[in-house]
Amino acid sequence: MANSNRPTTDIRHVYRGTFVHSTQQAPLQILEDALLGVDTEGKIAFIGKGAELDRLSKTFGFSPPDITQLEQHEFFMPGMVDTHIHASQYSYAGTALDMPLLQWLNTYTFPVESRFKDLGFAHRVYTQVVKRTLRNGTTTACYFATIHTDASLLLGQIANDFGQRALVGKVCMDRNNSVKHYKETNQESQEETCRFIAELLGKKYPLVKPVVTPRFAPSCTGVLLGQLGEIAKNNNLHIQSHISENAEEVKLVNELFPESESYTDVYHKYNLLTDKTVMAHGCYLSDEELALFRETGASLSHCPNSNISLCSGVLDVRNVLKHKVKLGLGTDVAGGYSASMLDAVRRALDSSKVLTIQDPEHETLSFEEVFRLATLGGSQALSLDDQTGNFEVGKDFDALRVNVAAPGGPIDLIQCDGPKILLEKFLNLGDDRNIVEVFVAGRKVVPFTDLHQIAALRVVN
Ligand SMILES: Nc1nc2[nH]cnc2c(=O)[nH]1
Ligand SMILES: [Zn+2]
Repeated sequence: MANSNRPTTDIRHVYRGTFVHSTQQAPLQILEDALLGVDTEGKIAFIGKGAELDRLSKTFGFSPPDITQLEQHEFFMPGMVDTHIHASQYSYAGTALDMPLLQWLNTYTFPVESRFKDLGFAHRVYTQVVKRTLRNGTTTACYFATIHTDASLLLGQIANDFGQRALVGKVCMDRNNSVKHYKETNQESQEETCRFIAELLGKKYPLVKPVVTPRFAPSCTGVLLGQLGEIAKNNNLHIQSHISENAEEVKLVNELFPESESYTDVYHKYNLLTDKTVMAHGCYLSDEELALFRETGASLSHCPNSNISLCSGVLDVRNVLKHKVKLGLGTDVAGGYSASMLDAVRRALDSSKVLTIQDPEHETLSFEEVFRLATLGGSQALSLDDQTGNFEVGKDFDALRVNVAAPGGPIDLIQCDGPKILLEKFLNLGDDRNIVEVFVAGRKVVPFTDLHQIAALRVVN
């Protein structure tokens, strides 16, 4: 288990205790009394057994008193990856869930998103959503902002200030017949996307990157989709959008793009399906469409709270996994009412059980499998698994220190349970009171420090 290569950088921290994570081979691997070292760049330098302390301390040059020992009922797990969240919809999360998708967009979403022209409003909402998600264990978030370039750049700045790993998308839409003031011309969308990318990359934030973001096919002309495919290709960028979320939407796409064989084919035609693409939902994808996802390396974000809240559909995750399509979980705030990835875990399990109720032959997802989706699966879906997702040597230390018995927390421990039961309890019953520390790239980002608060108060520009 220990890595015996000679270290290239100095060790900054060593932790000892229980570590739980997923690997390609196993949805849950439990390492009890393990030692994990983080180097000065925030990367995992070694992970070994407590019994190997002498050898590891000599090899990596740390002394035993420097070790941080976890308490009883504590463990480290990888930080969670929210593969799909609308930062701009956070202000009305928990409300407005009384309509299906297309009416919901026109009635609630577009009027709220159009307010992000106001940078003061954007600053308030974006600060709150970054803080809330970090506190709840989202170390990586793939964000939709709005069509406004400067507010989208501000979201990137705030994620950077608080130390969250993030993909940030300025939304593109040159078609909107319902809320006419909330759209761009084709030229604006293209030019502002290029400005957004250039300015965000120019900031050289170590953990924040731009993602090309056509809202979804009904909001974009074919011309714009083609231009965005080109921009992503020329700059080797991530791409995100929505696909096959709701039956009415699928029908609309067939009408708007009659030359395409399927919804997936629309995006494929415009070079928007790559191994750096993540598409939210996919409830109504055919097996042929899933095969195209697999072929292109594009991934899906499963957003079960949103799918239920907007009565959109139920994704058959087992079928997606059978097709070997990369898959992560998303909160899809505010179609999903909770910004917590723990909620996404629970709703994913519930949705899988609903499928089993409907068809007893359906193989229900286990909590271990859903744990993997929330961590390693998400990092793979975002093609960030070389950097985050589990505790492999060489990856960044993105981690949650969980205390299942946190004082004043939501969990009562009655008997002496092992780490697997503790993880299951945390996933089903836990909340931010159990997440006592959050690390991103080795840096402690929760609890917030004064530095974070000062950054948050920074005047825009
Ligand atoms: N859930 C959801 N689906 C969408 N499809 C297009 N835009 C949206 C959005 O904002 N939320
Ligand atoms: Zn969405």
